[in-house]
Amino acid sequence: MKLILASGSPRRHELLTRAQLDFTVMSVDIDETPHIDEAPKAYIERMVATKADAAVEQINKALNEKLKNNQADLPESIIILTADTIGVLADGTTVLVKPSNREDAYRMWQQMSDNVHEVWTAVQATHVSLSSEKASSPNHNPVLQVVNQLQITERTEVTFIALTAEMMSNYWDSGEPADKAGGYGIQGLGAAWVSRINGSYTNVVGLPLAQTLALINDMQVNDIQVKEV
Ligand SMILES: Cc1cn([C@H]2C[C@H](O)[C@@H](COP(=O)(O)OP(=O)(O)OP(=O)(O)O)O2)c(=O)[nH]c1=O
Repeated sequence: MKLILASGSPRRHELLTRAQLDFTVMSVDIDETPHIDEAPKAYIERMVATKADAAVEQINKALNEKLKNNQADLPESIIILTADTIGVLADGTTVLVKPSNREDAYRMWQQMSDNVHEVWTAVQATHVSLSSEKASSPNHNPVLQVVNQLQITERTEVTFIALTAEMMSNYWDSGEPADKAGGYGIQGLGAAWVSRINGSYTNVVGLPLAQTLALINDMQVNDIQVKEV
């Protein structure tokens, strides 16, 4: 059994490494634009599912190449992990993704200043396995099929201090906010803006670690051993 983290986020790689699991990493590129009036739950569940579909498609392509070249070392079974993190304002409906530019970040931060918001991370575990019947067929396409998939969504409440224009300007100039949901990193300079959290810290950073390990266990795949530390 192979475990693949389908994420380009260095924070997620770092967090999963802490669980001492053997895994490989791949990146998937999908359109992350929310639909108009899309509710946070619908959006985040769509994102993790779309990332998983994109990962399965990429792995299938790579396996088809291997089959064409008669390479026999195909994994029989793979668990693919995908994740997505968003901010949700206190109104419960406004979704905060990565800021598209400085003005977009300011707009978000003004709503988060001296206020509580939530950070939601959804994680999907997708169990795919090699279909031997299809693998031996002449067109070799596709070779992987989804056996099982499970999703979780974890929510953490985050309270921000009151932000001044100077703080926002300095923070944007640091370069840290651009690739982060809600335009901040609690693990970096953004920590100075957080007066309180209620819930999982790793969830805010992008992967709720304890819950993700429980999700892998729930897939009931016996040969991925989540170590107890
Ligand atoms: C709120 C917050 C978010 N983030 C990050 C986690 C995610 O990487 C990012 C949200 O974007 P995502 O779309 O969830 O993830 P990503 O594009 O970085 O990676 P991929 O889709 O390939 O898995 O924001 C922090 O690093 N710290 C924080 O405090």
